[in-house]
Amino acid sequence: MIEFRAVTKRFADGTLAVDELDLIIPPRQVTVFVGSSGSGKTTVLRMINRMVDPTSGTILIDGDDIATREPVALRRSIGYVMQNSGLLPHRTVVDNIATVPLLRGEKKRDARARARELMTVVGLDASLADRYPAQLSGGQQQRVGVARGLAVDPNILLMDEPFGAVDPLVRVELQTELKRLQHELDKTVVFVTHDIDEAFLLGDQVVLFRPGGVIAQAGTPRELLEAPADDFVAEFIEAGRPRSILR
Ligand SMILES: Nc1ncnc2c1ncn2[C@@H]1O[C@H](COP(=O)(O)OP(=O)(O)OP(=O)(O)O)[C@@H](O)[C@H]1O
Repeated sequence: MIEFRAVTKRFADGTLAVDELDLIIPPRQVTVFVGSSGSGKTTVLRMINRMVDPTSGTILIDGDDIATREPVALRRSIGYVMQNSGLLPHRTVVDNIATVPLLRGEKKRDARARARELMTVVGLDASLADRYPAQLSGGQQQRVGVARGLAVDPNILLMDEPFGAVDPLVRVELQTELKRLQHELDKTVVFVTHDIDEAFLLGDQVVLFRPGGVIAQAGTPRELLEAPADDFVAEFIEAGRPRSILR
């Protein structure tokens, strides 16, 4: 379980990105952060692996205050998947997937063997192992990014708009694949998106942020749909409905 207790983040220039956040992220479920641009989703996500440290408040993972954990070691124990995959252009697919295990000192042969296994897990053909990122489609690159996030066998997988840059059909394919993966791998997934439909599709828990890093509502998709906490929530959901319904 990940727990935020009264967590605030104010950046050096005075921007208040997250304001007194209290939140529980249950284990082995998908929690989706959704909200408009600048509402603090990425900042909250990055505080979980100490890429960003809070100004005040406490974050606990399984009851332990992460402020006491060494940031680099913590970061390497948590999977992280970002938009545009963040792959290293001069490394092959297997070596990209094996990046963190190699940094942690695993033997090259073992790390590569595991990377090849992970390619199968995320639905990548083994023949792509020795290609470079530029030789892959956008959807394939994102799958490599997911495999890399899983390479240290983390309990927690953070995903920051991982499917934001691919076309809509590939996006649906990747979303379906993530649901299958989650079912198989049983990780705690924290997923950031702008897209309320994606949030409802993937989230066991959906956390809707309003501007200023404050939670508008957290609950199951059904709770948000059936009992929106206020007009902001209702309007955010309404605005995100597929345009096709209106036509
Ligand atoms: N390093 C930084 N220094 C100053 N302000 C920052 C920094 N990083 C983020 N911010 C600000 O903090 C606020 C929250 O940003 P954040 O990236 O967490 O929002 P977001 O909801 O993830 O947005 P998006 O959906 O556009 O990625 C914004 O106002 C942003 O400009």
